[in-house]
Amino acid sequence: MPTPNALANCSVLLLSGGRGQRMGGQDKGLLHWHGRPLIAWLHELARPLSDDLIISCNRNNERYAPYADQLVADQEQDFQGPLAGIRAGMAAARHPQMLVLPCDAPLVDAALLDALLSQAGSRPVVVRQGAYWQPLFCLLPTHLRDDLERAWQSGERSPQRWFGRLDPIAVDCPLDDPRLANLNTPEILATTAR
Ligand SMILES: Nc1nc2c(ncn2[C@@H]2O[C@H](COP(=O)(O)OP(=O)(O)OP(=O)(O)O)[C@@H](O)[C@H]2O)c(=O)[nH]1
Ligand SMILES: [Mg+2]
Repeated sequence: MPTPNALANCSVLLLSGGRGQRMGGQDKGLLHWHGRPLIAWLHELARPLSDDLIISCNRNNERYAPYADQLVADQEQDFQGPLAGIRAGMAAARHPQMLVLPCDAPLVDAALLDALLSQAGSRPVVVRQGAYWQPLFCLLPTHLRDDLERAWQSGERSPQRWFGRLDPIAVDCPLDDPRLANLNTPEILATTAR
């Protein structure tokens, strides 16, 4: 069951600031999947959870704006990776917890988000499949922004290495969990069912 009260305190960061190289350089969040831009599916999922829906994007701001309460851009403009978006989101988030999701995973469902949110506390909560962390599906306490800033300034660019030091709590999912499908290429985008 969704727990709206627990979620009222949560910011949401949708990561859509990548280069989209495997999509031929297209802005992945704006690509259509089953009739709507990918970002619209994530927006629909996340909208009921938060009054602070943040989108990390580095272009096409006017097209993302209708799906967000705030837009953030990476400080550097050379696509340093998703940790850059998490860093910008952490700096802007208005609540003590920030749920992070990538724009290209439209099959994530409310039950998975609930599983992350139900463990909210002082440590990161991160999806894990078998032995593999899925660092872009996570819940981060925003008090970690200073820790993240220090890590970033010392050259860290890997979300997994960053939170790996912070004793993350795992939300375990099966290796073949369809909810975690990442639509990274035109072929996968075209052939993935709803
Ligand atoms: N803010 C920000 N987000 C990024 C960056 N690189 C990747 N992301 C996001 O992180 C998530 C996972 O990245 P990928 O699936 O590799 O997406 P991508 O980098 O756009 O695609 P490729 O260029 O094909 O690797 C996606 O939601 C991206 O939008 C970046 O440099 N900045
Ligand atoms: Mg990438």
